[in-house]
Amino acid sequence: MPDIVLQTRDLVRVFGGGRTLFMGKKPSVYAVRGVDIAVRKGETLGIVGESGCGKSTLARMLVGLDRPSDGDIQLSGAQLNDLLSQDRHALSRRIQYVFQDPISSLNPRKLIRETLSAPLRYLRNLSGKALEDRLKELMDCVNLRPEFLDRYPHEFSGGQAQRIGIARALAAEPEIIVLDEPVSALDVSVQAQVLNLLDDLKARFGLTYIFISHDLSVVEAVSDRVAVMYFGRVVEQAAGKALFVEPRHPYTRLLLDSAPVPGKRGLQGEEANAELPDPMAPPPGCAFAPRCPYAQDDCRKKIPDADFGLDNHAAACFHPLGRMA
Ligand SMILES: Nc1ncnc2c1ncn2[C@@H]1O[C@H](COP(=O)(O)OP(=O)(O)OP(=O)(O)O)[C@@H](O)[C@H]1O
Repeated sequence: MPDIVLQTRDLVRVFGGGRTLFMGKKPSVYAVRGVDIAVRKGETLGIVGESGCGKSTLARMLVGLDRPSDGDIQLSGAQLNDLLSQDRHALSRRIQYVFQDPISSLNPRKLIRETLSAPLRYLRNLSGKALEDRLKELMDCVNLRPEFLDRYPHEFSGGQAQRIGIARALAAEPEIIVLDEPVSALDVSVQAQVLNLLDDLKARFGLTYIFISHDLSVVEAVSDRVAVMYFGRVVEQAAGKALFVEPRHPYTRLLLDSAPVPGKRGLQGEEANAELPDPMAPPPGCAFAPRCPYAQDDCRKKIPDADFGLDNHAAACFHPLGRMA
């Protein structure tokens, strides 16, 4: 499909494995286990799930910071692996990453000017006055004064540092930005400012976002489509608000029900402490079965799948909600 700018097929990432020096087996951790996602040009795909469900591992593979163990990633029809092996810069000009922790993602010894100049120099071949002009333009894009170019990261608040992180991503002039929990480390009032800024930039530069968060209310506010991840897999996907209005996967229902106050959606109380399965010994059936009030025998034996077409509302569940009656 022509408007698909990113697509993954059966993406898997296993950490560890292999043999120890004494021929013992090293344990394997299955972080991502067969993820298919597709992203249209200009949309925001929200990816939501609890800590440890594989969101960051997926995000890192999408931008080439980590290599899949299996499966593939295509960017506008080109294999990400091919782009990586030909020219890392070509990949960086297409897709960029914004990190969760804004201050620690910036080099503490470098002035902001140096941090932002590197992508302009190496990815966009700018130098001299053109580079200087672009630096000021980037600061203006993220609503920071140009004097801030000559400061160090520790002189910034979290919100300002995240604006710099966003400016660094914009410097490459990418088509796609992967935002990995971009506002989770910020105060609620600052979160709204950064989310508004991201929204403006998306419209202004025709960007495509993959927005990763554990916070359902943030994902609901920013996404055109949403994928819910659980234990390394996508378990539900839907366009618009469908997933929030009528969730089909019992896990999504649980996430929504654990939302006592606006802005605080997510697992709370007892559920927050309920354990994910052991990633070194995945259960044979549905990974959510041990926590699922509707689980039956088939759920403990086979892994449910779903047709996650672009605009389908689908859940990988043998007994999806809404069809129970
Ligand atoms: N380098 C690694 N080596 C071994 N295991 C890893 C590594 N990176 C991640 N994992 C494991 O993979 C699983 C998924 O981790 P990941 O960080 O992708 O989840 P997440 O949903 O982003 O969680 P969080 O929001 O807490 O970062 C976890 O069980 C984690 O312990």
